[in-house]
Order: sequence, then structure tokens, then C-alpha cells
Amino acid sequence: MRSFIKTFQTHGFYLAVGLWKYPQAHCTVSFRICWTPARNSRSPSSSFVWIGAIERDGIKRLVAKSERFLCTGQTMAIGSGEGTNQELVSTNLEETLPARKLLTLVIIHHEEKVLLGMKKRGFGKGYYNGFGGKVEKGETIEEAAARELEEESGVTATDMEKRGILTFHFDNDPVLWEVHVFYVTKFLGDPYETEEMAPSWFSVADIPYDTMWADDPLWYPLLLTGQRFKGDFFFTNTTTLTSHSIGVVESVS
Ligand SMILES: CNc1ncnc2c1ncn2[C@@H]1O[C@H](COP(=O)(O)OP(=O)(O)OP(=O)(O)O)[C@@H](O)[C@H]1O
Repeated sequence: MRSFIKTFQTHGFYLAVGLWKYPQAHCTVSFRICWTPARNSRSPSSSFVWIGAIERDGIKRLVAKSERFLCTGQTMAIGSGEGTNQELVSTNLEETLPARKLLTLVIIHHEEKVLLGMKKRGFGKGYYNGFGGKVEKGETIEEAAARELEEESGVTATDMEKRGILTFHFDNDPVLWEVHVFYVTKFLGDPYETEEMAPSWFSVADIPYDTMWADDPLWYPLLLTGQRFKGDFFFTNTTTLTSHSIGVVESVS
């Protein structure tokens, strides 16, 4: 985590400006706080105005407009509620970010065709998709992508490149799903049917979007034309896409 916080004093007011960067979580938290000094040491709370923003994957959200500030000596805490008995939300802003689950998705594009698998069980059963799954403890995202590809299709990628990050928000799940998308054109072995997936080749013009996740037609064209991208997708009832934002980016690392 990289961070800075600066405080200023002027005309009886204090001003704090801060910035936290969380490269691991692709996230930046910034804030400006203006507050009046505490009236006395037994009443350390003072009124203040807070303007904060969380920027994640290039998308900025305003997180708060005003709250109460607990200021005791050199320590500062962000709280909600009134008065000095306010509930402490967190002294560590990282804890206020929503939980994320990391997943991978590998798309093989070879000789004008795309390899997709019909999912035979579990999440997304009945849909064609690339190959992937959850990142397990102790492995990198790249290792997870290579492992899932081998487990689900029997092939080994030799030129895997990360090309996209997609965040899925489901209205029935507080955990965000962060899917790292990898592009492969070279591989070893012949794909075969496994317990989880039945693979087939499709020409680019015949990708079966009708039997795929609703977000897929929004980013496959970017992937297949050499672009890098980041997107946010909001689903209700697990499979209905209600809104989204997607953009081409320079780098996805
Ligand atoms: C919502 N829109 C979506 N659009 C496109 N692809 C989506 C997706 N949502 C999930 N995916 C992918 O679906 C796979 C699920 O993986 P999933 O079977 O749950 O993982 P894993 O193999 O680890 O599970 P089990 O071993 O069965 O527990 C995984 O590649 C993930 O990236």
C-alpha cells in the first residue's frame, strides 16, 4: 500500500488531504476533510465535512459527503453516527472495500476459430464459455488460469496473455467477482471433453452468443481484435444483465 496524509491549519479550521493506493486491489482511496477543532479534551468529536472517493479499475465512486470525526491526540478514526459514542467503521479503509472473489477465464483463438466449452455442471451450466475458475490459495492468477485450462480442456497454453479484467456484481451476492481474462493463440495438446466442459471450435462469425453469458458479446469483439479492456457488469437473478460499463485500456496488469 502506498499512502500519504497531509494536515493544514488555517483560520481556526483544520484541513486534511489523503491518498491511499492499493495496487493489489487496483484501487485508490482519496479524501479531503475540513474540520473545526474539538471544543475540549472530554469532547474529542468535532464537526467536519468529508469528501471521499474510491477509484477502482478507472471507475470513481463518491463514498461520503459528511460524517463525524473522532480526533483524539494524533490518532484519527473514521466513524458514523452522532456524538462521541459513534460507531467506529474502520481505521483501515481497505476493510471498507467490498470483498472480491478472483476467477480466471481463458479464451483460445486459433486459425480464425475460438475454442469454447459447454459447461456441464455448476455455475454457468448450459452456457458456452472459455475455460477457468477460482484462484486457489497459494497460486498466482496466471497459475490458476493455466491450471484451470488444463483441467477443463486438456490443453497447455504456451503464449497466455492477460487482456481484460471484468467485475461482476450480483444483486444476491455481496461479494464482487473479479474475472481475469487471458488470450491464447498457441497451445500444446488436443482439447478433449472433461467432467466439467465439452469443448468445440467456433468460427469468429458463429460464436454462439445466444447460449453464453449476457456480458460476452460486449467484450469478445474487443478481445478478438487485439484490445485490452476493463468492465463492470451488474446482474439481477444471477443471469439478467441490467447495466454495464466497459472501456479499452492501455494495460490490465
Ligand atoms: C457473470 N458473467 C460471466 N461471464 C463470463 N464468464 C463468467 C461469468 N461469471 C463467471 N464466469 C466464469 O465462469 C467460470 C466459473 O467457474 P467455476 O466453475 O465456478 O469455478 P471452479 O472451476 O473453480 O469451480 P468448482 O471447481 O466447480 O468449484 C469461471 O471461468 C468464471 O470466470
